[in-house]
Amino acid sequence: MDSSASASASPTAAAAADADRYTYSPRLQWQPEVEEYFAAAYGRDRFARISEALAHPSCYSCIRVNTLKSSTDAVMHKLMNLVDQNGLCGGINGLEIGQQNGGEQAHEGNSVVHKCPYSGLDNVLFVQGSGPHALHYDSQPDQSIKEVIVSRKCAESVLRGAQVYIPGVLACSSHVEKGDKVAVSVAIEQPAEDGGWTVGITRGTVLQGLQSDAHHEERKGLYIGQGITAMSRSGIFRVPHGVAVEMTERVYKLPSFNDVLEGEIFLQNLPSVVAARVLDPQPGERILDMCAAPGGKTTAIAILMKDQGEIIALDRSHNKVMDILKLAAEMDLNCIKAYKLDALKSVRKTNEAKYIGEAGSRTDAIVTLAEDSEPCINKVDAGTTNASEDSSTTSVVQTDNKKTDDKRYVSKADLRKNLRRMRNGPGRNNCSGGRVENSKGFLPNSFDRVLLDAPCSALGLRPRLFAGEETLESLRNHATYQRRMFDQAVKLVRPGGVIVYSTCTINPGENEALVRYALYKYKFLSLGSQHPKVGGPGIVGSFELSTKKYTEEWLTKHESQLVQRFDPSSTLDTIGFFIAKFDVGQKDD
Ligand SMILES: C[S@@+](CC[C@H](N)C(=O)[O-])C[C@H]1O[C@@H](n2cnc3c(N)ncnc32)[C@H](O)[C@@H]1O
Repeated sequence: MDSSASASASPTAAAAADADRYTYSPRLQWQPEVEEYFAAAYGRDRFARISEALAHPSCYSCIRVNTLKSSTDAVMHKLMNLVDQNGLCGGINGLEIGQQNGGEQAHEGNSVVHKCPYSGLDNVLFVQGSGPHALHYDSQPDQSIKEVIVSRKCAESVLRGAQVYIPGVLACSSHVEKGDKVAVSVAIEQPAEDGGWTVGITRGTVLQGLQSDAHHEERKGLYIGQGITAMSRSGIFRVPHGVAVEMTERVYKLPSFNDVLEGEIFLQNLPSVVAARVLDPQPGERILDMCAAPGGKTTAIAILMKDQGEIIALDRSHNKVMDILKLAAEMDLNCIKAYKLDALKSVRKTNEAKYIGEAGSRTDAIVTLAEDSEPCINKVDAGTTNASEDSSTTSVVQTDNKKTDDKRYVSKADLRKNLRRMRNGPGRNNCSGGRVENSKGFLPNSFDRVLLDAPCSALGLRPRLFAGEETLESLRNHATYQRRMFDQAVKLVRPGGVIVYSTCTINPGENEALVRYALYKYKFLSLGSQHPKVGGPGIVGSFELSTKKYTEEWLTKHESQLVQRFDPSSTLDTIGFFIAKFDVGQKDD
C-alpha cells in the first residue's frame, strides 16, 4: 500500500490509537453455498483473490475513442493537456486526477495517459489512477473525528471517483457544520437474526464517536476517504439532493470524466470494448444488440461499422432506450435504431411474419420493422441533424408506399397518422418528445450478427462491497433467463452469421454452462475463435451438488481456449467478464 499520499504526515494520538480502524480492507460477504460453489469452480485460493479484487476498483480508467469524430492520438494529447492544466486541482472541466499527489503524475503526462498495449484495440486509451492509499484521519486534539456513514451503493460510486451525494448519507456525527472535515465510512449489510441481511442503520442516526455507535465495530477497515461537508448535519438530512461531502482524500484516486470531450470519448470497461470487436461487425451489415442500454457496445459497434449499415438496439426499459438514443446522438451515429422491446419476445410470430413476405428476406424484415416501429434514428430532440431526419423520413416514406400498395395491412388511421407525421415532422410520439418506439419483433434469420450482452448477476462489477444477496437459486434463475434470450438470438441470426454472448459476472453457471447448453441444443452452432484475445481461458469440468441433485456442465479443454474470461484478480485489473463467440452453420429447421 502506498502511504506517500497520506492526508497528513503526523497522525494525531487519537488516530494513532485506533490506526487500523481507519483503513480500507473490506472483505466481501457471500452466501456460504455460493462461496462453496465458486470455490469448486476456481479453487479456494483463486476465488479468495477474485473476491478480494472485486472489493476494490480497477486502478485505471479505460477510454474508447470515437474514431469517426477524432483520432486516438488527438484525444490522447487533449487528455494529457487536461491533466497538465487541471490535474493538480482536480475537477476543473470535469477532469479530476490525483488530488493530493496528482502533481507528480501530471508532470509525467505520458505515464498517466497511455495507449492500450493490446493489438486490435488501437482506439483505446488508459488513464492511470492510484491506490490504495493509506490515509490519516486527523481530528483536533481531545476531539473525536467527525464522521459520515454512507450506503454501500454510495460508497461504491465514491470509490470510482464520485462525490458523496445527500441520498447516500445514512448517519453523521452531531454538530457537523458546513466546511467540517469528516471521515467517510460505509455501512455494509450484516447477517440478521432471521437469516437474512440488514444494514441496521436508520437514516439520520447521530454518531457520537463511541463504541456504542451504530455498526462501530463492523465499520472497522471500511473507511473510503475524507472530505469537507457541503452543508451542516441538519441540511444533509433535510435537503433532498445535492453534494453532501466533497471528497478531498480518497483511498483510490481515479480520474473522473464528467463532460470531458463529450461525443469524442466513451468511458468503457476494457472487456466491453473487446466484446464489440469480437462481434467483428462489417459496414453495411444488419446487427441486433438485444440488451443494449445504455448503448456502450451499440456505439462501439456503430463506429466499427463506420456508421454504415443498421444496428437494431433493444432494451425493455423506456428510459434506457432514451439513454441509447441520447448517446448515439451525442456521438453523431446515425445507423442505430433503438426500440423498447422485451428481448424474450424479439422473434416476431410467424403467422404475422408470413403476411409480410418471405421470412428471412432482409428487405422484408426491414419493412416489417418499419411497419411496427416508426423508425427513430438517433433523434433525441427535434433539432437533430438533417442527415438523421432524412434517413428517418425516407424510411417512413418507404413504409407508406408499401402500405399503400397493400391495403390489407394498414388502417386509415395509420395512414392519416403517417401523413401528418410527414407534414409536421415526427411529433410527440417519438423519441424527440420523450417517447420511444415499441417494436413487435423481427423476422427469423434477419440479422447478420447478434450481440447478447445479457442481463446477469453482475458479480464481476467492481468495486462490489457485498455479494450476499445471491443464492444458488437466484444464480440459476439468471441462467434460465439468459438461455431463453439466447434461444431468441439463435432464431434471429441468419445461417452463416455470428452470435456473441457476454456477461459481466464471474458465475460459470451464466457463462460456461450457457455455452454448454448452446452447443448441446443447437448442433449448427460452433465456438468461433476470438480477436482480439485479451482475457484468459474458460472453466473446464462440471459441478455437482449432491444434496440438491444439481449438476452443471462447463467446458472441455479445447472449448475453454475459445472463450474469453476476464479475471478481476489478474494483472489486467478489469471487471470480471465473459465472452463466447458462436459461428452459425446451416440451420436444420
Ligand atoms: C448488461 S446490461 C447491457 C449493457 C449494454 N450492452 C452496454 O454495453 O451498454 C443489460 C441490459 O439488459 C436490459 N434487459 C434486461 N432484461 C431485458 C429484456 N427482457 N429485454 C430487453 N432488455 C432487457 C436491461 O435493462 C439492461 O439495460
